Amino acid sequence: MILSTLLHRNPTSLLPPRHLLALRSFADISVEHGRGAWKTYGDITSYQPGKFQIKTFNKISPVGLSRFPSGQYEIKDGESATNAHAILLRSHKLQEDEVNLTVRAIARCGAGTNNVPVARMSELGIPVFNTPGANANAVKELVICGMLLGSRRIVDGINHMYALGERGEQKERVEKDKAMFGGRELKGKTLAVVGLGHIGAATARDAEQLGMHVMGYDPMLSIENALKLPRSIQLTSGMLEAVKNADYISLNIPYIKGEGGTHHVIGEEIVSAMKEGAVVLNFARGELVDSAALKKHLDENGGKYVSDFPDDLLWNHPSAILLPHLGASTEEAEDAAASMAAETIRDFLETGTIRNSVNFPSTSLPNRPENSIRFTVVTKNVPGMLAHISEAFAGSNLNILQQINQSRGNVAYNVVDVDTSGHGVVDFKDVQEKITMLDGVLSSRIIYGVPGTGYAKNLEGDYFV
Ligand SMILES: NC(=O)C1=CN([C@@H]2O[C@H](COP(=O)(O)OP(=O)(O)OC[C@H]3O[C@@H](n4cnc5c(N)ncnc54)[C@H](O)[C@@H]3O)[C@@H](O)[C@H]2O)C=CC1
Ligand SMILES: O=C(O)C(=O)COP(=O)(O)O
Repeated sequence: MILSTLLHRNPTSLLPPRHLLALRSFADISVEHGRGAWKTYGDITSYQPGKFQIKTFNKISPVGLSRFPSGQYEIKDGESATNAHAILLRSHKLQEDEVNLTVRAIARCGAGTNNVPVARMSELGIPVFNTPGANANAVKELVICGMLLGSRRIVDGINHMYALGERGEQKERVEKDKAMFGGRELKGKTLAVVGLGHIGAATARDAEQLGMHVMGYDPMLSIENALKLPRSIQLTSGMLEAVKNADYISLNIPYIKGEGGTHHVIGEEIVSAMKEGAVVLNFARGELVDSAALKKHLDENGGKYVSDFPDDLLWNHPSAILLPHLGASTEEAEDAAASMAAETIRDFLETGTIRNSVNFPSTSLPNRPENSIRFTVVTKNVPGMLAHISEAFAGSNLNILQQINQSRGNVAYNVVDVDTSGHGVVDFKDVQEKITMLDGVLSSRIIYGVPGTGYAKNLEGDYFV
């Protein structure tokens, strides 16, 4: 019956004949929880029993991917991974139709998750992870570089040397022409850091070492990051106060759409308060800056805009220095971000642990006791869910050994270890279906050591395993 429901959703008429064959032979296998293979209904032809399939987008560091043991994981790129259990990506703008029904988790190898439809993933019960701090040093170094690029006319000087070289005049003119490219020093100047997270705090620290006076603004400053700030930093309670006397302004905040978000936070009000000649460093996201307002400021008051994001208005402005999105493109950052993402996904798939999620609550239980099976259940964050889940176990005469329930926003996450003594697999299969089909439950998993198996979803009243 389950198979026919799924065939209904995945019409076989869409599959070429050889796929039909594979489907038929697979359907002949008698499958039950805890015994051998588990049914899966992505593209049956790309399903490898006994393995988790990881779908990747973008260039993901092989060092990170090597954290997935090949005996339990297969890695496939976007197009070919039609049966994915998890997605690993960088800046790829993820569309909902790229998230197969089989997907249990998504990890962004990096910081910003504005390229992932996070709110929709929460509705679907899918945790989205990122890798806090893994690429922060790379970005911080480029911000420091950006301050120098905005101070010393390095780019103009390089272009000039090319032009001289082409005319064979470089030796004759190199000393005379240097007067055209004078600059200023960072020492003694004021840097305003907007957003004192992993990148902002590190930038503030290094700027102090360079002899700069540092102002900082972050209304949600964490204790962890506060401890990393330089002693001399002057914190402000508003962005305007931080930027108005600054010679350099570094944006290190996430891009968040919608009301209360950060779209165009650097708009008319902030820009018109900026000092003449101020250098704006945007290694965060292009959408944070209102380019029209900034262009007006650059035209009238000088200064520079240095960024690693494209800009339709400023891309050829004489005061803009725009680079490809290179902030995190170092070997070290790519390795660290992909490794952290891989470990986070493994932990989630193999034990149900949640850390570094941007939409799910941090959750971990001690190791599963002997003779137990682990259930994880994702529900809407509404009253009574925990009681209904516990009742379902009690109703099947299953004893809970340990459990945890955490919530965040609209989602609640439960991890429950259940005693297996004296029970057969059918008990677990039945209770999973009962729990998954409770009103308010989004998905469930049974984690018992067989990769790729044990997942079920409540698709608005349809049971999907
Ligand atoms: N250019 C590149 O290649 C990269 C860009 N990024 C961008 O940089 C951003 C920051 O990265 P991390 O420092 O690693 O993140 P993080 O999460 O450690 O820090 C962000 C900080 O911004 C603060 N914040 C949020 N909204 C704010 C607001 N309106 N005003 C002031 N502070 C605010 C938060 O409280 C937090 O402390 C990312 O969200 C991403 O957009 C990150 C990595 C690479
Ligand atoms: O981590 C981030 O937020 C970044 O912007 C880095 O992007 P990337 O992984 O280099 O495409």
